[in-house]
Amino acid sequence: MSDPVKVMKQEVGKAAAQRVESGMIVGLGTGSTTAYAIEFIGDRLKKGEISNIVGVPTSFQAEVLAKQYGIPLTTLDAIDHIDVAIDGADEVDPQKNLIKGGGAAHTREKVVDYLAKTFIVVVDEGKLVDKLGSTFKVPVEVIPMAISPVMRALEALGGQPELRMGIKKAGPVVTDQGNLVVDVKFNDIPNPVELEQKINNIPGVLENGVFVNCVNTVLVGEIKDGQPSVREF
Ligand SMILES: O=C(CO)[C@H](O)[C@H](O)COP(=O)(O)O
Repeated sequence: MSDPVKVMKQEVGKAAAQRVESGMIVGLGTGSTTAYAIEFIGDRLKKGEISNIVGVPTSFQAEVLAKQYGIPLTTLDAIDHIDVAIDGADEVDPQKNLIKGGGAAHTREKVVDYLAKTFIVVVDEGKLVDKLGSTFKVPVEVIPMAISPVMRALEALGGQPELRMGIKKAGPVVTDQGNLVVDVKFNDIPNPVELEQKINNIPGVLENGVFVNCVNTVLVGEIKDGQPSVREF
């Protein structure tokens, strides 16, 4: 089998694309797993299996992919609901709480995913954790002029903040909104609901990557006995 993680991502992306029905307004998430879902939604449109769908992108990446795969796009100003959102995650706990923002898109993702009547998360099995924060830092989007006081406030919350730096770009990562991202290591996140609120209460923070009480379905790509499969919870 070629790269097993890639295979799991493809399978779970395909399974999510099957949940899209004709006429739906679809939130299009960000990341390598969702990219497969966008590709398969485009395939289904091309084959005529579904029609009359419109996408709401959560990032520049999602917008580019949707255009590439022929999915018509709209904006939140032109619609009053989203039927289903499909998005990836960096960690998923047993209560379906998430850490997102590995692609620095968590602010727009939270707007779109929380608006959806049904929010489907697509992950490979490596993203499942018993407790949030065990493998991934919490991404926080910060307006640039507030970076120093926000870093201090995040330390006061018990975190170890680190400014996210670009790869193949000198200097920090800049979000689609022109802001900075701070990744915060928390040794323990006993209460994700409380942490999400406390971080967002810091002046200068736009949004953080803790997503709570918003997921309907998690689709998990797995490899069992050498065969890829998709489990749902
Ligand atoms: O939150 C995200 C982007 O901000 C992504 O959904 C998350 O990082 C998962 O990405 P991938 O599917 O590439 O592992």
